[in-house]
Amino acid sequence: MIALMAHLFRAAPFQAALAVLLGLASGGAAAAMAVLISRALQADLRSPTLALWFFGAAAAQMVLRILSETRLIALTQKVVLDLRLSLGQRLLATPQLRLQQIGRQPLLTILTRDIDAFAGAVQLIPLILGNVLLTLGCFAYLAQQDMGIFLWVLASLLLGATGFHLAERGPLHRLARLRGHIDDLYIHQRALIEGSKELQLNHRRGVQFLDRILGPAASSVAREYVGAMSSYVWVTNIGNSLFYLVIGLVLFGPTGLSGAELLSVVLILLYLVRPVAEILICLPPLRQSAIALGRISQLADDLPEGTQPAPEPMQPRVITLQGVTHSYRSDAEDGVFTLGPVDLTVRRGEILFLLGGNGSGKTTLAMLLCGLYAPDQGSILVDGVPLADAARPAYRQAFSAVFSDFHLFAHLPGSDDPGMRQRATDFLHRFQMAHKVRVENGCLSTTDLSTGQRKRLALVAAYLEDRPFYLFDEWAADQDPAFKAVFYNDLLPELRARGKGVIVISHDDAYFGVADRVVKLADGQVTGGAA
Ligand SMILES: Nc1ncnc2c1ncn2[C@@H]1O[C@H](COP(=O)(O)OP(=O)(O)OP(=O)(O)O)[C@@H](O)[C@H]1O
Repeated sequence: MIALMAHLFRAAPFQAALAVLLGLASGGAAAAMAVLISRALQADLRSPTLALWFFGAAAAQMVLRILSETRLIALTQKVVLDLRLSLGQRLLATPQLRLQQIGRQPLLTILTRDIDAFAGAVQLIPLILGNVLLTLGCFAYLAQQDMGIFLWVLASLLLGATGFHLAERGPLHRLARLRGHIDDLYIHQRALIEGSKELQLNHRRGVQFLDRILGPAASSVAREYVGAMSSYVWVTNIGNSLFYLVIGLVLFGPTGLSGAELLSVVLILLYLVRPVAEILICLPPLRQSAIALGRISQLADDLPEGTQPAPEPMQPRVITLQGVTHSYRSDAEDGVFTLGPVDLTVRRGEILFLLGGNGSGKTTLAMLLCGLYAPDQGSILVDGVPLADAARPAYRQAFSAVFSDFHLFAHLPGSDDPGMRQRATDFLHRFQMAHKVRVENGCLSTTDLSTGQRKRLALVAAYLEDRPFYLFDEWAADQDPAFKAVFYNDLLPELRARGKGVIVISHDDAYFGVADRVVKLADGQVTGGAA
């Protein structure tokens, strides 16, 4: 809980302090009510003034608790909003290779499940603080009533807290393991959704997937959850029972208290049962949220600071790769793939085709060319000047690309520009998509289309970006023959005529003649045409 509160105080110190103070004050009002009830039970003290104080304390407790909880809801959502945006900025600034290493699903799990777990548990803070103060208030009153009983109760409570701390070690480890299993489970659940076509076509495979992959992962999650939560059920219920044990000992033990004094003390102890139970019930979600916060912080530490100001786009004319190499360091693969060393020049106003068999390194070279990967060795010269690492984000702005694993955003680039809608509509007509899609408020009216149609829309978005260099990674592979011809014979030459540098990864040998230069790759080595 301390880690959660520290996070809140760092993010919004004033609002966090206010919410905490209101939570504490509501606990104080609840403690005052306990004292007033106890006094009222001593008949000679009952009076209209006491009644007024009691109703006043009840109203104050309610108002303070509402204020504290509503403030904390708003504060939590502000903190979560800032967290989501700052992680978003960091992700945008993170090198592609690092993102690939972390993996899409673990990233998604942190951004969704962990952030929600954190937000959910933070809401419990005023409840816990209020109950802690209520407990302390009641204890003070108890000490004033009978110091011996107070010391007795305090000793039992310390004993219970120590026992709880020791007994909690097991479930805490299980909760940490549970979070690890959740990563695996989500990966398999995603495969189930994304591979549903394949699994439905092959029923046996679908059943095997459930039995051998998803089932064991889900069982591990269930096992750890049951183990952890059952332990907490034991621990919290034993903690609660300890209270009744203390009450029993006070009631039936040789305390020497009069009937009225005994009633007042037992009443205070009974009054404490609810807050203590509430504190204990809040512990599992608090522990889970501390694990979630650990994951979030670890990710934030792992990723670079996001850059706020947009980098000023470069406008290079000639890009030269000098002795550039790139190797993938992957445990999953048997042999490490190395591209290069590659020497290659790309100029504006020319069409360059990158050819090569599957796995020869075309996409890797394209990623290096457009600055999404940094070279391991060698350098990239921009108009003859070596590209520094710090300038890579600005360098990337010189490229517009449609990758083979492209993502089609419904939101079009340049939507702030008043002329954009007309330009986008013109492109939709040119790419024969106007009968299917409209542009509304800077967005495409739909993206639920065929693969080839979606690729045409990705091309529209690339055209709208209007960058000096264009990269198309097997763009034409899903197009019908008529539109393939439009792409190679009309669109590419038109880009060249507009002074754009065009890099095309292609297997369409019928159109190799369109290229000004053809660069061939085999096994990561340039085998021809790189001048
Ligand atoms: N993220 C990655 N991690 C590890 N190895 C990778 C990664 N991406 C590609 N590789 C390896 O690098 C090699 C070249 O891959 P690349 O995608 O550049 O080939 P390609 O020529 O574009 O192939 P294709 O025509 O099939 O698209 C392959 O052997 C592949 O296994």
